[in-house]
Amino acid sequence: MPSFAIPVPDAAARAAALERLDGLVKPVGSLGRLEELAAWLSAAHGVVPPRPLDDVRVVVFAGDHGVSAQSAYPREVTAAMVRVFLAGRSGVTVLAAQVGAQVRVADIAVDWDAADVPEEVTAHKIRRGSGAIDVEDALAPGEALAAFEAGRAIAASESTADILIPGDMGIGNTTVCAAVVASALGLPANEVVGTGTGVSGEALERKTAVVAAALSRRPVTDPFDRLTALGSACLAATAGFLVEAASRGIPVVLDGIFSATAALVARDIAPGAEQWWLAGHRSTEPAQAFALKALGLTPILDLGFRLGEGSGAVQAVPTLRAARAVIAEMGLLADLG
Ligand SMILES: Cc1cc2ncn([C@H]3O[C@H](COP(=O)(O)O)[C@@H](O)[C@H]3O)c2cc1C
Ligand SMILES: O=C(O)c1cccnc1
Repeated sequence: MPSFAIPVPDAAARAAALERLDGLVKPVGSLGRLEELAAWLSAAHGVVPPRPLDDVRVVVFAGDHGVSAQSAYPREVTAAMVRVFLAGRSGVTVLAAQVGAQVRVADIAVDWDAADVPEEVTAHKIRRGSGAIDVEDALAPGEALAAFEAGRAIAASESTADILIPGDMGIGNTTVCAAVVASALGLPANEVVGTGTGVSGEALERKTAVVAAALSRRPVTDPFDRLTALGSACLAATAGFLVEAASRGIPVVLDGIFSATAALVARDIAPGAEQWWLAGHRSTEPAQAFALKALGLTPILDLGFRLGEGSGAVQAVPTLRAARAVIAEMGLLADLG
């Protein structure tokens, strides 16, 4: 397994931020979580106040999953949505436009004929779709590492961003995430499986049975083997993206179940990387809650989002900018005289 040197956020900048926050014209601690976020950003940027968060970029990792039958929507939606992202009409692109964030789509494993899709979208393609994890491995030997490296290269090419956000598009991906989180944390299928795009009743029971079958199919030996057995190419690429961002000290805002699952695997590959990540929002998926708890991350927002794409993380950006404004612009009690 490759190893990574993960830098540590600046403790002196954090201490200076906390001291300044206590001296602002307000009762100590009265801006709650915003104060914590201001200190976190100061430590991440190594300076008080932290830099303005002008350059926010979302990368949507798109790919198909062999368990797409466990979704409430057909597999073809993945490819169709890539076109919607490019047209700027998806949930995440509309929300991103509101906060001035850029959105880029990376086709890692979409199962389609991508002939008329721009080269920058398909440049990191690993394969088409992935194995049905209840009966076979998701990936062939070597593909998890290749996809991980593709994700690292994508983060490297976005390294001037102030904040990076991983997004996802892939019908069936909540089934894969449930399996990966259950495997990583030793949880039973019925505790991690959620409704995804909206399955209920017998369909939810089938989805749970698929995850249980995937978990008992064969043991996994390490995080890359977990991606190979139970994951997908875009999950591996997202994990690589997160590790590379952390190794460059670029703050990341995680989104819903997909990015939290990738983060759990990325942390197991590169311990300490989680210090560079914030949880943008709480999704309704139980696997996301388990993954964030294991990572020690508390969601910034709780708006009942269950979309993915990076949408919840994008929606947290105004809150981060507010945290930065407070520490940069509020007056000091000491100046009141
Ligand atoms: C139109 C549409 C747009 C989406 N955008 C994100 N997802 C989200 O839903 C999917 C995961 O849920 P499941 O595991 O139940 O398929 C992923 O594609 C995820 O990105 C969407 C799903 C649909 C249908
Ligand atoms: O919360 C999420 O991230 C989510 C939930 C359902 C489907 N896709 C994503």
